[in-house]
Amino acid sequence: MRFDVVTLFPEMLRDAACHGVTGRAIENHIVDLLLWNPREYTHDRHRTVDDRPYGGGPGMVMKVGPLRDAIRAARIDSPLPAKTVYLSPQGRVLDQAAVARFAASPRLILVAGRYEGIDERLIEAEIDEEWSIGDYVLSGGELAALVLFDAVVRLLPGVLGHAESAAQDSHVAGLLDCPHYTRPEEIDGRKIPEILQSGNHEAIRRWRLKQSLGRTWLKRPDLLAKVRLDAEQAGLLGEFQNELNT
Ligand SMILES: CN(C)c1ccccc1CNc1ccc(C(N)=O)cn1
Repeated sequence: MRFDVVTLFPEMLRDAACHGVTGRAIENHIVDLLLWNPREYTHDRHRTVDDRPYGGGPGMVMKVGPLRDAIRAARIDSPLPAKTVYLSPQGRVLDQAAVARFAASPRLILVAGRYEGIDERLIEAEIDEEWSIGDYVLSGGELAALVLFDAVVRLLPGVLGHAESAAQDSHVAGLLDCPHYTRPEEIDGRKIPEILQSGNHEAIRRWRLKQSLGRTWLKRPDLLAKVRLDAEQAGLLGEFQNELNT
């Protein structure tokens, strides 16, 4: 899969993506990350990338020429069909389903805005989809682009090792994760749940599923409402709820 990111701060993307799971995916050529800086498409002495807003008011807007030329340079650089995505607070809020959909596309061109954003006519002419990583305002779209990049790359075949992808499969889609424990057995007098040392792997699987269901019910009932529970899951959630009232 190929990612092109149009950004005034390419090193932000490069330096963040090159670590861990995403860094390995790039090294193994499972994903390509190419960066396009509008500043390389300026023609004035000061390499201007911002411009004043019509209608006045505070702040600047990304200058049309360099941004448009960078987006077009990225697009023509590969024949791979691409979706062009603009990261902004005005976009549809990202969730795992949307991430999975993006992971199915051969190429994404991500446009990271700075200043107060980009000219609306460029959104109309050059952007296919506008997405947000959440209802909060950042100084630029780069962190949003990185969030999307990381979430998508993890889903690509071959990126997560066998153990990691098995771990991912063990989660019931849409539920919160169960608690995790490792050495030492006791921390400040706090011990680990005995079941985890029982060696009874079926009982451990059920315990973990019960914890995921219970925690989702307690912390994110909105997520639970979206999940169809099978008989076992419904039973385990019931047990969790009853134990709380004891
Ligand atoms: C400067 N701003 C506000 C801006 C305005 C318009 C576009 C991009 C930006 C860059 N900032 C962003 C980008 C994305 C998100 C998000 N929630 O995905 C939050 N902030």
